[in-house]
Amino acid sequence: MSGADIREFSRPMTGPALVPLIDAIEAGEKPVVAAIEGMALGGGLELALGCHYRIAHSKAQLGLPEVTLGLIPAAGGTQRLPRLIGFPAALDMIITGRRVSAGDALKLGIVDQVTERNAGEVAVAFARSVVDCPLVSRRLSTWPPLCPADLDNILQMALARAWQRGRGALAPVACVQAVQAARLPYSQGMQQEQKLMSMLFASPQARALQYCFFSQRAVGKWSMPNGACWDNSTARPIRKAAVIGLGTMGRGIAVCLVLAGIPVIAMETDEKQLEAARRVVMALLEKEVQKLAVGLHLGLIHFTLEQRYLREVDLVIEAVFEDLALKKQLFAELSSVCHPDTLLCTNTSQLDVDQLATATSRPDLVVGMHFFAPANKIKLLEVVFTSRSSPEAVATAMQLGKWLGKVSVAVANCPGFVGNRMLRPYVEQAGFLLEEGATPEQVDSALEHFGLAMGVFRMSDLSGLDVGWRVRKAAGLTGPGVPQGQLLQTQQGYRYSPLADLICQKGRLGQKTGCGWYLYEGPGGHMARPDPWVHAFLEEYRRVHGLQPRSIGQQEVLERCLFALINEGFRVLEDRIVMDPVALDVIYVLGYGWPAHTGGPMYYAGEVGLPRVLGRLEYYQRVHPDIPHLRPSALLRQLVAKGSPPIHKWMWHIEEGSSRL
Ligand SMILES: CCCCCC/C=C/CC(=O)SCCNC(=O)CCNC(=O)[C@H](O)C(C)(C)COP(=O)(O)OP(=O)(O)OC[C@H]1O[C@@H](n2cnc3c(N)ncnc32)[C@H](O)[C@@H]1OP(=O)(O)O
Repeated sequence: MSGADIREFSRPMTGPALVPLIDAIEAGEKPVVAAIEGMALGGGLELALGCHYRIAHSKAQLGLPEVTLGLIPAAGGTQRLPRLIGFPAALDMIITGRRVSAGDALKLGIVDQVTERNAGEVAVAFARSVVDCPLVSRRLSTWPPLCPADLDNILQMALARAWQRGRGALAPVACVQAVQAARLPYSQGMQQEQKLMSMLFASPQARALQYCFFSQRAVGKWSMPNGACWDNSTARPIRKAAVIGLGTMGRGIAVCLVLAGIPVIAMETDEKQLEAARRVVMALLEKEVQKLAVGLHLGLIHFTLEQRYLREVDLVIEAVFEDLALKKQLFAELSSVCHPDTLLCTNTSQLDVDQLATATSRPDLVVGMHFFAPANKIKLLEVVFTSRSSPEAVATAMQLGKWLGKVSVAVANCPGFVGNRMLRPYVEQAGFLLEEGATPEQVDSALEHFGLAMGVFRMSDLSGLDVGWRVRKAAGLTGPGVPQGQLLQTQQGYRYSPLADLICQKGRLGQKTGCGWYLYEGPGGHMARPDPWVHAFLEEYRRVHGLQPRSIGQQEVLERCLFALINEGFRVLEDRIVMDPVALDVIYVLGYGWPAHTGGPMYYAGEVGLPRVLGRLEYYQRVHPDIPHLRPSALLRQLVAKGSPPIHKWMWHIEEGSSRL
């Protein structure tokens, strides 16, 4: 049972109340044995906890995921679980919402028996065997709480961790407060649990998180502007795949494929890189085997320098150096080496997938599969289709992403696809704010206080400032042939900030060089500290360019950065790069650290109010007429003019025929 029907949360609850039902089962004189066959989640597990015994199938999974929906377990889970397995283990399960396997549940003491047989049949036999046993000791709510001597410290640490990791989310904190009440007698603890649940149940954060839940499933029902979609396109079986280019991304992708049980040809052109990759990939797989406690056939992966092995694969994922000429050459080679039906996929994060398709004799079988670093951890996958990609190729890439445990989002080919396209105005505004008087830490602090996992400058230092520098050079925005350091640089007619280029020219590439926008303990360091050199550099830049620095508040940072990003999201919708705004929210929550408890950038825009987003963009555009990204999009204007319809109706208002594909 996967718990309550989340769709019911937005309408009056029907049916018997769960709490008195569970309490009645527990208080009954007849032994009740829970048989857990598949999932016991949320209310499902809470019901099982009210039973006197629990039998689980070996493949069952158990958990209290309410926190992921902005709630807390509200049918006694926060009171019974700590009594059964202790405060530390209960806090971990309830604050994270993670599922545990039947085996782990047995070790924790959540279940009494695990079986390979039908759990229902085993439970009936078990019930017969205990029919004369007294039930007094089986009623968890009557158990005294297992309070360790350092419980205060445990709870304080859990609360601190919930605040820090939650990044403004209320539910994790409420989870700790509810579990804390398990020190009280059951009835008093239940009052606290109900009070906290009532506070959360109708909260905007709970609505936003439940929107995220359904959005991440809705994107699986993908569609393309030409009418192809998830239920009229057939995916091909992938019996064997290849990953070409075993740098950081290629290694992560290879690990994903092996963990999904797909045989992999892992290919490099350089012997040393191949050996280094072999060591890293095998170590990652060994670690996953231990963590997942699953049998894994490490022989699924074959490392090679030879292209001849590519002939037998159904799909290739290229992850070589981010250079268009190099990728085009490789795709041309693959076109002749691989079987005519082999799908050719690229992991590029920015480059034009259409040009790669043109380099082959099979453009219909070329799609982008844009993984996010670390590829074996981040759940997001952008599947990029061109106007020539066949529905079958898109369906296959989307299905493969699901097999890899990813949330696949189908997006049309355009510069930066969706995530990086929306990121550009966001990063651009941050650079302008530095010119106007802010410091990197002031901008990052505002963004992280909003709930982003990492501010824009800490993120740039992490990924390496040379990544963006290479993209700007390729776009002709900077480089040897472009005049540097002019007053308020303009490039291609618009305001352009050369600050990032100047930082890179000083060899400050971020964590990898020990300094970038911040100072680190050394090359490869992670502890970002404000850097006096950067402050002096900014002051000198403003002086040379006659820029009068001003104090810039958090609100302006958020509006300039986030509303510019949201505005680009509306342009993405206008261009029909995606067919549903929820796709943008899924991409930003899963791939860019946008706080899920605000729903995602487009959902957040609706919560802030589209008229306010429009008004603020119009204001900033008046102040900065030389920044086109601040010019409100036509769709945003249209939606405001139509009275700000709800997000699921936005696409109704896009003029027909505006599709780019
Ligand atoms: C004031 C007091 C009020 C108290 C009442 C509140 C009580 C709360 C306690 C709870 O029980 S809260 C709910 C707890 N349960 C969950 O959070 C489980 C959510 N579901 C999942 O984690 C997964 O679906 C799964 C169960 C692990 C299965 O995953 P799988 O990948 O196999 O399938 P999905 O694609 O995720 O789902 C398939 C399909 O089913 C829909 N769905 C799944 N779970 C729910 C649910 N709990 N409520 C409504 N719908 C659910 C999902 O949306 C998919 O639908 P689609 O139309 O096919 O896309």
